[in-house]
Amino acid sequence: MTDIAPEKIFEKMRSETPLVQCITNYVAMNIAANVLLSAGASPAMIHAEEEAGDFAKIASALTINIGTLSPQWIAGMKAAANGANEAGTPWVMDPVAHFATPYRANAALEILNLGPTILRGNASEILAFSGATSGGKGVDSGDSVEAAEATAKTLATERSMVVAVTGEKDFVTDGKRVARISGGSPMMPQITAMGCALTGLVGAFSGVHRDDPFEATVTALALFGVAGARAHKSASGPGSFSVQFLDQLAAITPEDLKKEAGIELQ
Ligand SMILES: Nc1ncnc2c1ncn2[C@@H]1O[C@H](COP(=O)(O)OP(=O)(O)O)[C@@H](O)[C@H]1O
Ligand SMILES: Cc1ncsc1CCOP(=O)(O)O
Ligand SMILES: [Mg+2]
Repeated sequence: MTDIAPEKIFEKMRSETPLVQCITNYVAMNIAANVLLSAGASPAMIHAEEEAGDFAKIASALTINIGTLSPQWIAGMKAAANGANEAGTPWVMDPVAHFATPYRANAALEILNLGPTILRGNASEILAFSGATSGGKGVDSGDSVEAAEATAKTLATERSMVVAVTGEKDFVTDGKRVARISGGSPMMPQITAMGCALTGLVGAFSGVHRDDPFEATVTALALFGVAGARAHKSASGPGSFSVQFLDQLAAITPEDLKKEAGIELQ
């Protein structure tokens, strides 16, 4: 791939309003749903084991975020992933703080072994999959994106999935192609669940651009970057940033994305 047309993928996402099943944590549910609605997708927070697999079969995409775990949640996540795999629904995994406890690490590995289409995490989360000690502090990253790039490439190649490492400048790979996405704001890590909401948005794009989850992921990250950079200009702190960010997500047009996206392909 020498080029990418994020504006076309964005236009398609807005016109199709994909139904995105989000299994996410208690902290993220509201912001993730609002991010999806502002961007033009249709979120549904469906996680009970009894229905998660059936819903994954009718959804455009599924996202699984392990932020607030308990045995019931894990059962729902596995049922959803199995349903998605059966129906060919793309799904995104967000391994929140999986390195922090053995319980969490084991659950993350079991879900990873079900074969997500895309893995999206912060640098410490991706790095920790190599077995290296990460500098992460709970859900917050303590490592640079660069430090996790090699692990991302290995994971992408060995598991045939797209891996996105987010931070100051995001990194995306499918093992062959590489993209770096700039934009955003240093205020973003000061607002809880921004990464979780981004995982939902990656789901939305992967649901409408099924032939190329790498391009879908790059487009989602680029849109987040543009909305973050725009919100930064008018925000006076994390509180007003959150509000501005949603407004910007809704205001950005495909043409704006084409002009302002900070995508470098390699
Ligand atoms: N220092 C930064 N400057 C600009 N954007 C950032 C910065 N840190 C994080 N982001 C952006 O915030 C979003 C969430 O990423 P991240 O903070 O890595 O995830 P998480 O919330 O899961 O830890 C991404 O869009 C990322 O590009
Ligand atoms: C604070 C917190 N605790 C458990 S999940 C969660 C939200 C994490 O959000 P993000 O990974 O987007 O920073
Ligand atoms: Mg996170």
